[in-house]
Amino acid sequence: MPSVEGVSVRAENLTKTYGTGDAAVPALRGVDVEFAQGTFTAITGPSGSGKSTLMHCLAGLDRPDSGQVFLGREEMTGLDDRELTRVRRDRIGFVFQSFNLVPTLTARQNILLPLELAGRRVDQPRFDEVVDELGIADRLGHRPSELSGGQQQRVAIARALVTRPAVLFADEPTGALDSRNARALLAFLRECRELTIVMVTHDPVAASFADRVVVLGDGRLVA
Ligand SMILES: Nc1ncnc2c1ncn2[C@@H]1O[C@H](COP(=O)(O)OP(=O)(O)OP(=O)(O)O)[C@@H](O)[C@H]1O
Repeated sequence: MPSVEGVSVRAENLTKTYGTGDAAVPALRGVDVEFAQGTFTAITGPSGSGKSTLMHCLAGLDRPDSGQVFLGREEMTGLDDRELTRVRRDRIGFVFQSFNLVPTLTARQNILLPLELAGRRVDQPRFDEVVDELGIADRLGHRPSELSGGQQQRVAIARALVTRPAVLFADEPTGALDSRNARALLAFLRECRELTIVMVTHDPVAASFADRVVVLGDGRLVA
C-alpha cells in the first residue's frame, strides 16, 4: 500500500478483539482513518467504543489483529518489535492523562529523559523553545510534586515535543486538569501547526479545540 502525500498516519481496516470464545470482546471492527500532516484531530465516543485501543494501535503501543497502520511511508504493522520501538522513540510523542513523570527527577531531567535513554544529543535551542512556549522555563529545577497539575502536564508535553516527533498522541491529556488549565493546554496544542496531533477525549469541550472530530461507536467510525 503506497503512502499518500501529506498524510502522516493512516489505518486500513483495523480489527482487534480481546479474549477468545464466549469472552471475546471486539474492540475494533474494521476502522479506516487517516490523519493529515499538521492537523489536530480528536477521537471521541462513548466509554468502551474502542478509542484507547485505536490510539494504541495507531501509535504502535499495541498490535491490531488485522489491518495496516502507516506512519508516513513506513508500515508500522510490518515492523518487528525492535523496529517498532525505534519508530516510537524517534518519531512519536505521547501524553497521558496521568502525566507519567518520574517523581524523583526534576522537570528538566524528566524532559530530557527520552533523549538520554536514546543516547541522543540535546538540541538546546529546541529545548529552550519548547519550555519557553509552554511557560515552564522557571520551573525546570522543581520535582513533579512541587508543580501544579497544569505545570506537570506541560512538562509531559515538553518531554514529548523535545524529540521533534512526527505525531503526538494524547490520551485524555486534560482529564486531570481544571477547566482553566485544560483550556490553556488545548489552546497550546491548537497552535502547534507543524505537528500532527491525535487526541483521545470523551470531553466535547476538549474535542472542540481540534480541527476535526472522529467519532467511534462500538468499534467502528460513526462520524
Ligand atoms: N486488555 C483488555 N482486555 C479485555 N478487554 C479489553 C481490554 N482493553 C479494552 N477492552 C475492551 O475493549 C473495548 C474497547 O475498549 P477501549 O478501552 O478501547 O474503549 P474506550 O473507548 O477507550 O473506553 P473509555 O472511554 O472508557 O476509556 C471495551 O469493551 C473494553 O472493555
